[in-house]
Amino acid sequence: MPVANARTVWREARRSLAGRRWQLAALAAVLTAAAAAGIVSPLALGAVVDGAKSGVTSGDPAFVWMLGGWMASSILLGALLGAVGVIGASRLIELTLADLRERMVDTAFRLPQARVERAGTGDLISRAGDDVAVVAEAIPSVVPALAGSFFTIAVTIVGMAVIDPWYALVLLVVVPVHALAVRGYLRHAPQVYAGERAAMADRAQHLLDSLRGLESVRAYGLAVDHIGRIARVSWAVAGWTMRARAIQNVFFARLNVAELLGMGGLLVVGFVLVSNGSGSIGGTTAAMLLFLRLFGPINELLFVVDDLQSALASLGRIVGVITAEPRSRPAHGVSTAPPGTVRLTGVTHSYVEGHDALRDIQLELSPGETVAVVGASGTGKSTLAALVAGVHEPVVGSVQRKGSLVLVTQEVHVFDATLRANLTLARADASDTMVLDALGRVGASRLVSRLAGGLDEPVGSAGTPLTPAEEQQLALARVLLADPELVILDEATAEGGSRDADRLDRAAAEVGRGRTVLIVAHRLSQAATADRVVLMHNGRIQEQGTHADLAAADGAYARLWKAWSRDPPAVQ
Ligand SMILES: Nc1ncnc2c1ncn2[C@@H]1O[C@H](COP(=O)(O)OP(=O)(O)OP(=O)(O)O)[C@@H](O)[C@H]1O
Repeated sequence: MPVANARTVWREARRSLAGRRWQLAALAAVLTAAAAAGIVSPLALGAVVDGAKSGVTSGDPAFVWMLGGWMASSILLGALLGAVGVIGASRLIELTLADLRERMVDTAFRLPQARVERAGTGDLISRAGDDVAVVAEAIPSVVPALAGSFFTIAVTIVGMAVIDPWYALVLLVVVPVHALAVRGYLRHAPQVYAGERAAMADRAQHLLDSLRGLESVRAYGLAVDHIGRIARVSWAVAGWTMRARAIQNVFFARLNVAELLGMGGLLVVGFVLVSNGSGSIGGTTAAMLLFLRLFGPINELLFVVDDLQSALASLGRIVGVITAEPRSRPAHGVSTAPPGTVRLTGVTHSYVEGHDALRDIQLELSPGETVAVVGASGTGKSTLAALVAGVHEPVVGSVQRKGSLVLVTQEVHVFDATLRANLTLARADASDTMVLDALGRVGASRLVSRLAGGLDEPVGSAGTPLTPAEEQQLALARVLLADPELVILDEATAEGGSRDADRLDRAAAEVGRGRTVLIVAHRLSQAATADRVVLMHNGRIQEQGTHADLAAADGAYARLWKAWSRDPPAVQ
């Protein structure tokens, strides 16, 4: 899975920010005003010092009161505007991040399965989990620092230049020292943070592998080996983290040197200016106070460079998914064909090099046609279904589809939610009447009465368990609600068991009415009712035609059919 560079992250963030330009401009105005309010106090204190020296303050208490009033109101105003600015900036950044996250999930769902498998599902989980968490954690520290510091630094430099350009010059001399410290840090930190993130992803992948295969690990006594592997990858994470901390410590030491130089420089300049009479003690005091005031924002900014780097490394991984090439949409060639048309041309597919699961498949499905795919185990039926569904891209040839499609496999996922939510996920605006009608049409009316809460009953692993047949009915009812033009049923009714098999077959037939159906047939009775039968052998189409024609001919299908008719439960 790719990792986006800073330019791409910036481009995608700007895309997510598009349409919020006015909010950005208003935010900049508020933050500039907040920063400007902040320089009133140092300037007023400088005036107090000069006033005390010249005796104005003792002779005119109203002057001191007036300065005090200015200071108090500027502090209050600055705090208010600062709070508004930080809240506004946090909101804007959270919205941008939410948009990026949604786009990441959207792209992740459209990525070819093979690509996700190649990258390791741990990588994707780590990006959607660890990286999103890193960015979310960084926001509370990064946003106020970024929002406040930039404007405070800019306004303070202007304020210092107003007192005396020499003070501003000292600041400008210190800035390169800071800049060098930051540059040195940025040169090494991103790789270290990226390494840390990658090591975390590797650890997540190893943990996931071991947990998923827990039973095999136990059965084969592999626990020690797996614990060793996890310890190794965990130490790799620890190693990267220690490198990151070492880089930070060097960085902070350099920042301290920059502060020392700045403070010393201002004192020297102030001393010279006051000595030669071109500056006042009050002016030097104000300049020193302004500089001291800067420590907070500058350090805050530099401290969060750390969090910022870490967040940017994570953002690069999030945006990397967004910019990953999604599955190409097979539209060409059938764009003028009616919805429900499927065309496979010269399709060859292999999971492992040198071993073709499918070879040179030519197949066309017309709208409304039901095609049953039969054949021995491992002959490529599921691969054919997966290619038509777009789960995999063919290695050679093209798969073209027109219209919407739903794939139903044997593995039905029941979400931890109500029965209604498990059905309306196929169609968000479905009314209860539509949901009940769909359940009725797949023969699952009894399911609603069986569950105490009816449609409101929680199902899934934390709720009331459903039988395998009920899960299949749920999947078929979802198809009715989604109302696609093309349905692919990959052994979708295989779980039923003999008692439920007929009911599920009838439900599958009901779901297929008026749609194009590709069914990987588990029982030859399903093939017998299809419009066309495709018999697979060693990844190729061995025979195809209507059931009646194939059964009457003296071919492989006829032999299968005869064997099955003699002993119906024995399938293929
Ligand atoms: N994810 C995979 N990785 C590697 N090889 C695979 C994968 N899926 C299927 N195969 C191989 O591809 C070939 C075709 O498998 P496929 O599952 O399409 O056959 P099938 O006819 O549907 O079998 P069954 O009826 O047992 O489901 C088999 O040799 C199988 O081992």
